[in-house]
Amino acid sequence: MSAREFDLIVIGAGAVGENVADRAVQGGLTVALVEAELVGGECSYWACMPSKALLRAGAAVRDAADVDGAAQAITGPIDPLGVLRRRDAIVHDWDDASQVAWVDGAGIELIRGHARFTGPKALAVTAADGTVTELRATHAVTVSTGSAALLPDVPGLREAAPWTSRDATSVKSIPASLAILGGGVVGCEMATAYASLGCAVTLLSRGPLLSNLEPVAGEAVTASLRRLGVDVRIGAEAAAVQRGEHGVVVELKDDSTGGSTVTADELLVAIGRTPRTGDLGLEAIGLTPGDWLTVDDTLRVEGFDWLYATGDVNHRALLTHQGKYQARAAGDVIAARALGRPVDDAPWGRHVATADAEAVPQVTFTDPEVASVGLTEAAARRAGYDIRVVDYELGWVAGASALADHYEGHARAVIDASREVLIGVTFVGRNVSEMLQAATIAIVGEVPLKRLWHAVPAYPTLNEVWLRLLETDGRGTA
Ligand SMILES: Cc1cc2nc3c(=O)[nH]c(=O)nc-3n(C[C@H](O)[C@H](O)[C@H](O)COP(=O)(O)OP(=O)(O)OC[C@H]3O[C@@H](n4cnc5c(N)ncnc54)[C@H](O)[C@@H]3O)c2cc1C
Ligand SMILES: NC(=O)c1ccc[n+]([C@@H]2O[C@H](COP(=O)([O-])OP(=O)(O)OC[C@H]3O[C@@H](n4cnc5c(N)ncnc54)[C@H](O)[C@@H]3O)[C@@H](O)[C@H]2O)c1
Repeated sequence: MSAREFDLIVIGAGAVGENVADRAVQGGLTVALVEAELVGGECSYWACMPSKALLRAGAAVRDAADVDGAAQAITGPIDPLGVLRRRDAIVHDWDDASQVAWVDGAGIELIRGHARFTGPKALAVTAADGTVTELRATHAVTVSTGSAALLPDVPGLREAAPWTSRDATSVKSIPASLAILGGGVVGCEMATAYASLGCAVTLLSRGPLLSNLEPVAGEAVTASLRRLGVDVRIGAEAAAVQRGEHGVVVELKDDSTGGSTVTADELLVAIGRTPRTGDLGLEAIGLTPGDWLTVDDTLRVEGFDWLYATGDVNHRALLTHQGKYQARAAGDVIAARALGRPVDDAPWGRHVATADAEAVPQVTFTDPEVASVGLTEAAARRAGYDIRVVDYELGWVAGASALADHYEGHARAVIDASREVLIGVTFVGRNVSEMLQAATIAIVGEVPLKRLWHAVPAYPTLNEVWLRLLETDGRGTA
């Protein structure tokens, strides 16, 4: 049987793969999009969307509880069944029909099945019924296969059938107790969600929580998780795991953390991600199965002129919005190269993902939220920048006192002193997520601080902290 030919084959129809395919079709190419599971990928069904659905009710209730008058309207606990019902609606009951309709409407050919390379630009796709379709790309192949939860090599862990983020986000009933291994973004968000839903949560973290962010973020989240009733144990490492009659027992390496074992109905492992490249036939094109795919700024895999990798699988920034940004550049540059059009690959050009290195925005939907973009103080110092760091308490601005009765929060700006521009901003506090785009624009636009003084924040909003940060930094007398 001869192979079906397309200009571009995209492996993986997550948010990222969908966008690569869409841009390439718009650029004039024929595109096949291969998907083994649900069109829409991790973000839509097992990650961003269901996790935010599980978090929202707790955030809404806490917002109301901090406003005298509104607080009195809260007359009972959160209803977990209602929360799960809303989560089910948000993930369309794990049915991808609406996304498939979008793919069809965009002029992309969807091929369902598991793709494996059989050679350069050649793939075999095995469908659920075992049927194999051979595909050949005339110009390029893009790998957008995402990432999966990483399991550490802890004795007994795999046999104990721990939860990964997929189980935590697709849960059908809230367990009475949950232990979480890992104090990163997934660990902290899920601890917040499950504690809000009435579950007794123990969060086991090797180091401080949210250690990739400004320390003030992890400190605030640790304190607030403890207020929510979460047993947060910093410096806790799992030595062994066992599932027994009373649930999962985690033996800790050191009992100085408050007890040598933790027992819970379920154990969620959230210690990072591994690339989904283990069963992709990478050996057929000279790459190593299980590796991340390292790319240049046009998202082309190092050492290839036809192979691209976008989204989690290239390990540049494991976030949906950043993967979709890469996808727009990749889809456009693949079409430009295929059709002999000019390539704009200078920094900040149309065909590169420059912001991956300079300005990655992220919101951690804990309570308080953490909204961050660019470099932390520590990262900027490591990178050798000459910096000034400016801090301000968010609770001191008028907008905060209008928003809540006891608002607590923090803002930090990292300034590149040689250029007098921002290179990092972090906000910690309720409702700070919507403030992040202004910071991203200031960094990407390299807006001079002296011009930022003219960006007047509306009164009384939380954004007034922008003015306070500038005042704290000082305007000078010149
Ligand atoms: C719990 C959790 C919460 C998160 N929350 C957020 C958030 O709030 N905001 C945010 O920006 N990011 C969040 N993320 C990260 C976000 O989910 C990922 O960055 C994003 O899903 C990556 O998209 P992707 O398209 O690269 O990969 P995926 O969404 O994983 O898509 C890859 C697709 O490829 C398919 N596939 C894999 N191998 C093959 C193959 N061989 N053949 C055919 N198909 C294949 C898979 O079935 C999948 O559909 C969260 C992650 C987790 C785990
Ligand atoms: N709101 C969001 O944007 C959001 C939400 C969830 C996930 N995500 C993305 O998903 C990715 C994965 O999240 P994550 O929380 O799994 O990873 P993470 O990298 O954020 O955190 C993992 C944590 O586990 C710790 N750890 C690593 N190995 C360990 C071990 N063997 N034992 C104990 N602890 C160990 C790390 O030190 C780290 O603190 C993140 O990179 C993030 O970008 C984003």
